[in-house]
Amino acid sequence: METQKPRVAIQGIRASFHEEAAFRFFGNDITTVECTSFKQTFEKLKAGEADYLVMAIENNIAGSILPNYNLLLSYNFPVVGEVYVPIQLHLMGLPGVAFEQITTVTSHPMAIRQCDDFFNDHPNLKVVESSDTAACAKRIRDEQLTDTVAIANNLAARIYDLQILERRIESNKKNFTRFLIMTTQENVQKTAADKASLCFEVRNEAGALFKVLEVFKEENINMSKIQSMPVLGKRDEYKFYVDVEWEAQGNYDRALRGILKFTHNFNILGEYKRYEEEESESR
Ligand SMILES: O=C(O)C(=O)Cc1ccccc1
Repeated sequence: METQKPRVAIQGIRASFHEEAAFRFFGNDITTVECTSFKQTFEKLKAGEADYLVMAIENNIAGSILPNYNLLLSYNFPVVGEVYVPIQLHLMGLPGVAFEQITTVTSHPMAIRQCDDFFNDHPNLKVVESSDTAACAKRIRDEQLTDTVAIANNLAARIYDLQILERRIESNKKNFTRFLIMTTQENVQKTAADKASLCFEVRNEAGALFKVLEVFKEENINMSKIQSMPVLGKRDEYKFYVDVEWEAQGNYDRALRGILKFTHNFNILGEYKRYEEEESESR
């Protein structure tokens, strides 16, 4: 029987945080398309081998993932949603391995950076960066490593048969990563949006960006994010990636018309529903 499950491309393998993000957005009934790079997720979408892709864009501790902004613009697939995932990190190894046996800790750089306190407490542990948290967990299982542990999530421990030696070793317990969901133009479904991701350039002169922000203010548009990126080959010129939120569609429509005259190379990367945090997470 033909499957109707959405095929979702992620950078990483099953049980990575990208898959967790995909589950949060689509539910658990998806087909995960494992990729070795962010670029490959876009290529899968382009080739029709995936229906959606999920891509981390920022973290409230590590900040923006800048190369992913370039991918957003160069492939031009519409953003159709966002999801925030709390990053809870556990130390895991082969069952039976004792903490004293461990010489090496392996994980994704973003996870490692979020465990500073743990590494300060254990300065003798060697740290090895890798492509994704789940792949680190899987490698320990596949190669039966008794001197190495991974930092990854609960699901990774479960599906790669590892034992958690220490729970929640992230330094900051309110650590979230924001992921964007993208699809092809044909897959976009018309839904009521209250958030948009925009990209534009302004003239390199006094007050140029201010004029845009003034329109947002006049139309009661909340700017939830602004990120500048250099325009390649043009010294001192920047493009701005901006996320905006609104309560009334009319405000957004008027704001778009209003800012057009102050911007160039204007792009709507996507209009979508902002992510609503589940009750239990906000406590
Ligand atoms: O390595 C993973 O599991 C990823 O999906 C990348 C990542 C790592 C840490 C926080 C958020 C995303």
